[in-house]
Amino acid sequence: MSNRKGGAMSAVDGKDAGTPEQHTTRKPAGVRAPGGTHASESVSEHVGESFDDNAGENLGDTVNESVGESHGTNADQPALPRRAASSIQLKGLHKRFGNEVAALDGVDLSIQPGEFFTLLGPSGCGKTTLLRILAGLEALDEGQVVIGGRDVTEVPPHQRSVNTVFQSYALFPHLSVRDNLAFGLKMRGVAPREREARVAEMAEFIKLGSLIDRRVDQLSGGQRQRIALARALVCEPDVLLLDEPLSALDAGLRSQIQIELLRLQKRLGMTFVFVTHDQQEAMVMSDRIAVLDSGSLQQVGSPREIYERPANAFVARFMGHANLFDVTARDDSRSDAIRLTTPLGVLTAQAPGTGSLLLLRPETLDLRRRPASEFERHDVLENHLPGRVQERLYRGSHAEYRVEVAGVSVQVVVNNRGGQLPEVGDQVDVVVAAQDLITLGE
Ligand SMILES: Nc1ncnc2c1ncn2[C@@H]1O[C@H](COP(=O)(O)OP(=O)(O)OP(=O)(O)O)[C@@H](O)[C@H]1O
Repeated sequence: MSNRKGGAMSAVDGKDAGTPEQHTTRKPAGVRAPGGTHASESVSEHVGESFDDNAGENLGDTVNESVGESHGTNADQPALPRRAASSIQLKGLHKRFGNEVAALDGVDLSIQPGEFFTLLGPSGCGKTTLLRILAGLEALDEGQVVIGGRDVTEVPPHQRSVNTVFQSYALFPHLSVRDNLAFGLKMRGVAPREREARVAEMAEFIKLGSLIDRRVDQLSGGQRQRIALARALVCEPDVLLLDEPLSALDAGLRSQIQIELLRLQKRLGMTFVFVTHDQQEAMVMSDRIAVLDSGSLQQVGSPREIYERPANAFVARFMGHANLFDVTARDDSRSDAIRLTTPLGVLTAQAPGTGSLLLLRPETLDLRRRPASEFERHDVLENHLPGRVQERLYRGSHAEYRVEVAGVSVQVVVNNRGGQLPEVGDQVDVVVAAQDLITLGE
């Protein structure tokens, strides 16, 4: 699989680098670009501290506080002029490899201009195939791809204004940073003087200006990742496709570069289509997420919609820990609440939906220790489920519990606020808030 992904190197380096027509229409310095961006302004001016070597120190900012509109605004960094971004429409995509199971089985998607849009799903669900179809690297059996209002279904990769950052980075290890960055521009016929200026600007932007003449195989993993990203951006595509671009990085560097990448995307206002199988990464980065399974879209929505209102059991389980129970009966006779009969007992819910599966996220549950004298007082309090702690995993900031309720195991996450935490063997009530109860389809 990785070979296949890495094997697309020539596409990103050469054919995928944009059209000859595009560079003849590039604005000379000083001309205002369509999106309001001044073409003479350097990218590094646009993105400010992004890719600062000390960026890790700023990670106390939550992403929600520090990036674009859908994630809130950052008061310290004024909004920058945006590029004209492209929308993407995918209609009825079908792709089958040989007689095997369909890699894509009727996918319809609409991606807004300037969105950070993530394709998320387990291994083999079709994420990379979808990305390769967008790049023009894979032919469709059926369907239509429209980018920036233009039907590109039959358009070859080098004539699409998209560029791809691959998992393997697909860099030339024996070439310098300068030559790696210049490659795509050269293939597009950009004149040497302009090429040099753009490469130097981009190297400064990624804070690797001092290493511009160093060979790529003499750089660290994080530096290579930045070069791969810079090489895709230097060609100024309308859409950037990113295929698990952070997966080779260790956890610390990965979360640092996640935030840098997100800040960069918000400042450029460019449409990013990002592939990952990491749920946390998808939730941190994305404006919207499409969850795929076996070539079919399961749900498209904001991270909160996907996590808190999953469309079905697959999405609920895939996005995080999920207690799922059958609802065997429901009573709508009370005007203020609905009563659901489940294997845990009867629970009162406010607006649970109409599905037949009850979802309880572990962190929405609470535990109350039940004094021995009260243990027989089952069901006295609404939505208090008596149980016994089977297992506790202490994790510092929180503890993860398994509690047996009516012979069924329930996962509960309790924040550690410094008070007493129930221990294995304790009698407890699992407390369920009526507004947190939702039901799903199978
Ligand atoms: N060139 C190919 N020839 C045959 N089958 C393929 C080819 N490319 C992909 N497939 C199959 O199509 C399905 C989707 O593959 P795809 O690479 O798109 O999945 P993915 O979600 O990106 O997986 P991963 O996260 O493991 O990269 C898989 O069953 C895969 O084996």
